[in-house]
Amino acid sequence: MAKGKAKTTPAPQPPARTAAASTSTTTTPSWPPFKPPLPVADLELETVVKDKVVVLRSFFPRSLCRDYVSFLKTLPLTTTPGKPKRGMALRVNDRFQVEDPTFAHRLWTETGLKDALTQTDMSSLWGGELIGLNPNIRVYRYLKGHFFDAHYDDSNNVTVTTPPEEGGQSQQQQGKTTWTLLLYLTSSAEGCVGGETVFYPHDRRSAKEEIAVSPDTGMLLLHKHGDDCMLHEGREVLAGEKWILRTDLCIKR
Ligand SMILES: O=C(O)CCC(=O)C(=O)O
Ligand SMILES: [Fe+2]
Repeated sequence: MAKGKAKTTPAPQPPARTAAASTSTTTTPSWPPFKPPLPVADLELETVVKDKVVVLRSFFPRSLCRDYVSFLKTLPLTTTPGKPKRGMALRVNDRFQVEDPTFAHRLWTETGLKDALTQTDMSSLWGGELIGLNPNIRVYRYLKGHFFDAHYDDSNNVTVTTPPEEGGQSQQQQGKTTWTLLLYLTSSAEGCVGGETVFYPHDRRSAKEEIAVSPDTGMLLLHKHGDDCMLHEGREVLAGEKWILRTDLCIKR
């Protein structure tokens, strides 16, 4: 548990943490190209919760989200068993997970994300010097009735690999994840009802205090994790499908 969380955990069950990468696929997917060239809009950070949650709208255009969902459907997604391990959040969804440093690097450098997050000095916001994205890429599909129960996301130590320039060598840097990155690939525009990502600023599940972010096709959401992670959940999908891509921001360790 993160510092100071134990005393504020809601009864009867303490909010769980999420598992670090466990079952990763070894072959990397042939991710669709970023077409049209990205970014398609000025990537502006919109604050949802000061210093804790920001969103960037139209990170992916709708057409690209559609291409991605069509492609992701072909991946071997596995349904999470309903019964979590002790201390883990109950999560019911279909998921695919892969270690793919090349794709993580492309998402970081070929989408405008790196520029948007580093053009002004925001190192105090991110917790240090951003060096890239977690190579552990996760794809979640929530069907009707699927949800991700309230939990905190952990910070993890990872290696960030920069692919070789022509004839050169790849570069490896030791990093630490500090913010969760969620890219929503569907929303109500595609018939997804429910599935909001809900944050609870005071570490208790309270309808009065909740901050619910509705999926918005192509929107990127970033939230601080580790010791300062807010209790949050992926609310139940009531109709349609919620697709998200998950990775994390990494700072130099
Ligand atoms: O699906 C969501 O909205 C939340 C996902 C989440 O909390 C996670 O991946 O840790
Ligand atoms: Fe989470």
